[in-house]
Amino acid sequence: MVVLSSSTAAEECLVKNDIVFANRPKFIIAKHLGYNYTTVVTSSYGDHWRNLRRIGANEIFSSARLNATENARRDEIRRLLARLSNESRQEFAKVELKSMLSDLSLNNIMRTVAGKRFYGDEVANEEEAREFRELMVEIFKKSGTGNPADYLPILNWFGLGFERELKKLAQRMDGFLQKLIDEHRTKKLQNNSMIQHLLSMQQSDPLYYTDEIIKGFIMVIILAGTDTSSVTIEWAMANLLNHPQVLKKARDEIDSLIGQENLIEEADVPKLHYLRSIMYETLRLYPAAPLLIPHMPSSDCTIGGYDVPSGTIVLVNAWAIHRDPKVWDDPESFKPERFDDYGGKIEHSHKLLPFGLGRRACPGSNLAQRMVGLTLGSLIQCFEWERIDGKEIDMTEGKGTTMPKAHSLQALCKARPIVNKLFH
Ligand code: HEM
Repeated sequence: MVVLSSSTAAEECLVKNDIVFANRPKFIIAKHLGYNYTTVVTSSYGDHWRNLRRIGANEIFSSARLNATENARRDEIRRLLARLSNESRQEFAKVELKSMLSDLSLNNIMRTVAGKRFYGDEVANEEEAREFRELMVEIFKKSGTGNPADYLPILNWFGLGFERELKKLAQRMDGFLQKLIDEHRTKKLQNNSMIQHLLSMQQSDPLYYTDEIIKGFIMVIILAGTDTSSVTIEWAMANLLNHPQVLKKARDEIDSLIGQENLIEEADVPKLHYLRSIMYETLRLYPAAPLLIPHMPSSDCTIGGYDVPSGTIVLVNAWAIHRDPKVWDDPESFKPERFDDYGGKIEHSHKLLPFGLGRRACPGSNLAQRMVGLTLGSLIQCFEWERIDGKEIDMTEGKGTTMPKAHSLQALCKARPIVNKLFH
C-alpha cells in the first residue's frame, strides 16, 4: 500500500496519470455489496464503468434530474425545521443534531431515489421502514470497519465468517431493493423518483438498464451519499458554534440576500458566497472521505520517482494535503475568508480535493453541495445557535471511513421570527 500525502503526488496520480490509477482494489465487501464489482464505485476502469458514469451524469446527477427531485428534499428540510422549532419557540432548547442530520440525509436520499421516507413520522410502511433502518445500521457497521483480510489475504483462511455475514446481508439488501423496483414497475407507486426514471429508460433499452444496474446505483447512492453529507453538516455546525463571528456573518449574508419572509431554496445556495466558503472550509479541515476511496494502478508505474507495481493499493490522504503548511496559510485555523477571492466558487484543485480529482472524482458533488448548502443555510436562517454552558465544542475525530465526530453534536437553538411566520 502507498499513501500519498502531498498535493503534487495527488495531482500526478489523479490528474496526469488518471487512467492508470482509475482502478479500484477488489475488497471483499465490494464483491458482495457491490454486485460483484459491477457498480460505479467498485468496477474497474473500462467500458462498463464509463457507461455507468454516463448514465449517472445524464440520468441521475444532471441539474435537470436534480431539479426534478428537489421538492422531496425541500419537504424533508421543512420537517426538520418544524421538529427543531417544537421546543425552541420561546426559549433556547437543547438538541442532539447528529441523529437528526443522519435521518435527514437518509430520508433525503431515499425520497430522491424511491420517493418514500423511512425515518420519523409518516413513513409509508412501518414494517418496510424498520427493515431498511436495520439494514442501514448493519451495512454502515460492516463498511465502516476495514477488513484485515483485504490487506493480508492469508487471513482469508481464518476470516470466512465475515464473508458469510456479508453474503447474507447483501442478499437481504438485494431483496429489499428488488421490492422497491417491483413496486414502481407494477405501478403501485407512481412518483418522480430516480427509480421511476431509470425504469422508463429500461423500457427503451432493456439490455443495458437491467434491474441489477438499477439496484447497484441505488446501493451506491445510499452508501456514498448519506453519511458523507450528514457528517459534513455536523462538522460545519460544530465549527460555526466554535466561531460565533463566522455564524453571525453567515446569518447577515442570508438576511440581506434572502430575508426573513421566505425559506432558502437550493437555487439560492450558489449566490450565498460566504455560506459556500463555510462549506469549503469545513470540507478542507474535515473531509468526509479523508483518504478518498482507494485507487489501484492497472500497470507498473512511478509516483514521485518511486516505483509502484500494478495492483498496489493507493490511498490519497486528502486530510493531510488540506492541512499542509506548504500549501495553506495557517492551515489548522477555521477561516472561510480564505476563499473570499473565489467568489463562493472554487474549482476542485490538487490543493482542495474533498471530492477527489480526475476521472473517478465524486459524481454526486453537486447533489452533496445542494443538500449541505440548503441544510446549513436553513439552520442558520431559522435559528439562533449557542453552545451548551458556553463550553467549546470538542472537535476530536472518531473512527470510521467517513470521519465522524467522536462526540455527537449537541447544541442550544432558539427559533427566529421566520419560524413563527412559516410554521404555525
Ligand atoms: C459531502 C459529501 C460527499 C463527499 C465529501 C464525497 C466525496 C467523494 C470522494 C472523495 C470520492 C472518491 C474519489 C476518488 O476515488 O478519488 C467519491 C466518490 C463517489 N461519490 Fe461522493 N462524496 C459526497 C457525496 C456524494 C453523494 C451525495 C453521492 C450520490 C448521491 C456520491 C456518489 C459518489 C459515487 C457514485 C462515487 C464513486 C465514483 C467512481 O468510483 O467512479 N457522493 N465521493
